[in-house]
Amino acid sequence: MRTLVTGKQMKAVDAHAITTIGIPSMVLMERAAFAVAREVKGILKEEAGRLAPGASVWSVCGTGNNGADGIAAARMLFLEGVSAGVVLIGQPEKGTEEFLQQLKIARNLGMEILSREQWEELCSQGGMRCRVLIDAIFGVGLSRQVQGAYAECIRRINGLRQEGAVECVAAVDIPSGVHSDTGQVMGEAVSADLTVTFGWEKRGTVLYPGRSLAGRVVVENIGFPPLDSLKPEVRDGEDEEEIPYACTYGPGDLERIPERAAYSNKGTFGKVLIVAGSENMCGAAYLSALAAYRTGAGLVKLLTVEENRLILQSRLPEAILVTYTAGQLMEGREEFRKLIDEQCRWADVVVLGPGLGCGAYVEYLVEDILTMACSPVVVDADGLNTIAAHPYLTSYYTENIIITPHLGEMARLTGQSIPQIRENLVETAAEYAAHYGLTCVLKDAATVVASREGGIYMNTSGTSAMAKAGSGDVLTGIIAGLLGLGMDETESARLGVYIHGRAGELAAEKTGCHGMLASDLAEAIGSAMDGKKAGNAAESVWQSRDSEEKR
Ligand SMILES: NC(=O)C1=CN([C@@H]2O[C@H](COP(=O)(O)OP(=O)(O)OC[C@H]3O[C@@H](n4cnc5c(N)ncnc54)[C@H](O)[C@@H]3O)[C@@H](O)[C@H]2O)[C@H](O)CC1
Ligand SMILES: [K+]
Repeated sequence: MRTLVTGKQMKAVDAHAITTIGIPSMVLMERAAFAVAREVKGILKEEAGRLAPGASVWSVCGTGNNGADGIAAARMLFLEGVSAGVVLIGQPEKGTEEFLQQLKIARNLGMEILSREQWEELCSQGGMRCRVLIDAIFGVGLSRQVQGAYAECIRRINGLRQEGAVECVAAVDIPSGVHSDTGQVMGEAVSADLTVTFGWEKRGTVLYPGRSLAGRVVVENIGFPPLDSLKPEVRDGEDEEEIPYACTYGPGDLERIPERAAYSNKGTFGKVLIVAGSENMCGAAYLSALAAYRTGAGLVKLLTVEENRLILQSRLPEAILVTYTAGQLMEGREEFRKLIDEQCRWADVVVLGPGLGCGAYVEYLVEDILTMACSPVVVDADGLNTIAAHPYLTSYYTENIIITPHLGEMARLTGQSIPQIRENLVETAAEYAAHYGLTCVLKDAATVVASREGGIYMNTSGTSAMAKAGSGDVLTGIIAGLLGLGMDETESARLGVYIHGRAGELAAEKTGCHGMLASDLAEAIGSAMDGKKAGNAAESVWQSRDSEEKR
């Protein structure tokens, strides 16, 4: 498990380390700068291991402590014989104490230091070429939209990178212009190849678009005290509310999956009832059921329309089938409630929604399941659309419900627009989960899981190959499978999302990024759950020098 922090949390750790613990600010900064210089040297190194001749580095620095880190890193490279210079953006005289100190050291050493105007001139004459550009304009101190000269400078950096005048952009802590909490671009943002971040990964480099802009992320422990020695961050407002540290999972977290005990039978691993499928959507029911079985569920029963009998029995004979007709449901409600009651009593886990469609009878089905299920219920797709269309159904929400909306479904549930939700992914999921006391899996390229007690998980596995019909149905099946193995709602949701992404990575290795189908994804679940056998593409992106898994 890796911890993810907000900008405010990181600044609180900085302040705590410096003022309460007494670690001098410049000591932390030297360690931060050393890590940046080390990574830059790694890029500059020829295969033979020597520094490339004429290797040049420009460090573009703001006047805060991020800029101070940038000056210090350039100085370390300069002292090792690299031709490294500094560009100053903003008014240096207004810089922080540390910035002024770092600038003085660079000046005393006779380093080349350009003002923004001088740099612009150099750029416009085409004289600005370098192997590595260090982006140290803003770090976690970015507090408003980037405008004017700062925005121009960021556009210039991106232009130089695009045209090949700069081979590699290395961001200090976070790409300048990326919001450290939401990953949103604050007007303009640097597009980096590498980000060297300090202490813990920032939420903004896990959430998109910040995640794409950060490139490879290296996490460096620069000597901060542990997070649990700090008071949690408190949200400003009338009701003071603690903001939890978020987390993400890696391969080590697969150990959370319960052992498959030798002395067991199919009942040991959960009976999953999948209420899914309609006349024109039978695939959703199939994929969910297949995924639940592939995750390890002992018994899967499909409750679906009679029209799907033949196809489901031939595609997945391992599943038990109970069918109904729309007419039976509309006309004989009491009779149908008995059937639902019986099925709910049988089930250890219920999945409600994939491919149910929006027929009039679906409202009754959703109401009956929500009122009668006595086990965890994973509500997805048309289950959620039905709840959005009939808001009284939210009154049946209970603490063992997991909802798995994508952005469109979440928009329908909350009445917010998709862009609003996308910009506030974590808050939207967290508020819904807290308000209704359930687990919310808000699906996006970086899925967020908000637990009813306030915990936040952000997913870092997965691939764009998964952006295809049926992927969501597989996820509901995985989560249901994990619930069947006995995991609680939070763990099933978090680990389910992680395994789903990992299965996508593995399946895409075989089929290629464009050709993968949701059924390929479901078939890869077994390997994805096996940490020892499966490789992990995501891990090569998050290369932690001192990760919490090792700590
Ligand atoms: N010892 C330490 O403190 C360490 C800090 N580290 C690095 O420091 C940054 C955080 O530094 P900080 O000075 O707090 O903020 P920034 O440098 O990120 O911000 C600079 C400055 O800019 C102003 N500002 C904010 N938004 C805008 C804007 N849109 N336009 C113009 N100006 C803006 C803001 O007021 C700030 O004053 C952290 O990321 C680390 O890189 C190291 O961790 C070492 C220890
Ligand atoms: K930066």
